[in-house]
Amino acid sequence: MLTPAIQMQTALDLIQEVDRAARPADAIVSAFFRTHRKMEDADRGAIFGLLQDMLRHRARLGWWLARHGRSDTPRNRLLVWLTLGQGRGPDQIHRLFNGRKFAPEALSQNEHSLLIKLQGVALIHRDMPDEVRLECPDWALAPLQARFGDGFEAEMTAMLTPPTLGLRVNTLKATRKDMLRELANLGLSPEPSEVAPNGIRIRKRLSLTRLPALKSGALEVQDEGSQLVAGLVDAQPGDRVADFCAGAGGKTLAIAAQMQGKGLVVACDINQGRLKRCTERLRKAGAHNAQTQVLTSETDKWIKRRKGSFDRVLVDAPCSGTGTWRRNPDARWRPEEEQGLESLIALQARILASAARLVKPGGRLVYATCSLLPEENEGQIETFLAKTPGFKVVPLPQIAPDLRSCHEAYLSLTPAQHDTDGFFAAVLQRDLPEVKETPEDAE
Ligand SMILES: C[S@@+](CC[C@H](N)C(=O)[O-])C[C@H]1O[C@@H](n2cnc3c(N)ncnc32)[C@H](O)[C@@H]1O
Repeated sequence: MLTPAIQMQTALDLIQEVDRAARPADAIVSAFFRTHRKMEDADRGAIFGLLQDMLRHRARLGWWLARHGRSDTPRNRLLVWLTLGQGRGPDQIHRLFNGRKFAPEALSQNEHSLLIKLQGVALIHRDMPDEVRLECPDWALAPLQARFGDGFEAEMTAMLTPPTLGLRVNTLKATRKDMLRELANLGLSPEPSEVAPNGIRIRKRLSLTRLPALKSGALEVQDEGSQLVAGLVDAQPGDRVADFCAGAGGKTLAIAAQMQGKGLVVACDINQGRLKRCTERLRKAGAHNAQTQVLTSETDKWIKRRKGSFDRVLVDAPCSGTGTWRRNPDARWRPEEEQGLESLIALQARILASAARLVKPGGRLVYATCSLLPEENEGQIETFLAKTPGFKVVPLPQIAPDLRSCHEAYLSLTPAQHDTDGFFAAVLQRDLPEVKETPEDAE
């Protein structure tokens, strides 16, 4: 185990790396821990937890620094968090920031005076504007207030709590009962998911390297919301299924398992690297009924050649990711989320229109996002239905009568209501061709 001071410097190194990079924090964290292979689980957990806390409270910490005329640097933010978030006094912080080998540089006079000013102060201040107090980026404030109305504050607060770890049992390799027993034997207090039939929740913070079943492919990390979306595809053994925006295959794997290895699921994406990862995961999971297809764009010729040939098509569209802020607290502050909403909405519409061509008559199209914004969700479905004759909504209660949703016709999950990531899914069915009555039928 590292000394507390060395652990603090290591956390600061990671926080600085995340701050400098334009990439999502989870990619930087994985790369960081790969270069610190020998680090013990307890140190990893503490360092990762500190990073997540700092990302979750980023706007509030920045606000305090601006109020005291200090620059918004990772080191300054950390000092404010240790004081206001963890309630540590200047003496304790001096012992950590002691300037010894591998420990943080000793505190300057200026830093010391900041700690003194912040003593005994609460993290939330009445002068904080809503977007700072609730850690909501400016661009998302009005749309999310409109979406949630009176529930806005509760949703934003829920998004500031650490998520549980969601696991899905790969039924091609194991049963939930066995996995619950195995995880309990590891002392992890697993809970069966109440909503996802193959889901397990773990509330304890842990290093994933502790789970051998992840290595063997018997378990996959997957939020319950994602598991429900894959379940709504309702793929049957023997079906032909296209997972249009498959990425690294999170939902492809769940769908392939639902099909008990029979039939075909094609994982499509424009990102070759993600599909390569998908192939590796499919192999590990023992899913032999799946293949990948790289697309040049959402209108790739492959689609035209296979139009009307799939029983099920899932479009897990690229989106603002507003539903995943609890899990990825840095996502809300990434500039592309701010600038890209309009172009994302246009892309989603193009993907939906093109993927719909793959659905056979009588087959189903499932459109899903991890967004909480109506324009990416029900708005997108309304536009599609207005432009595309021959598709009808299959209302959620008809397919999953026991699922509690915030929308009467679609699946709509939110962190405050369901304790999952925010998810949306709509199920549409393509009409069967009308059978013309022959004179004999009429008789
Ligand atoms: C929400 S992610 C998919 C996550 C994945 N289904 C899972 O469960 O892990 C959206 C995916 O859409 C892909 N994508 C973006 N533009 C696309 C396009 N024009 N056609 C097809 N896929 C696209 C992205 O590469 C990304 O992998």
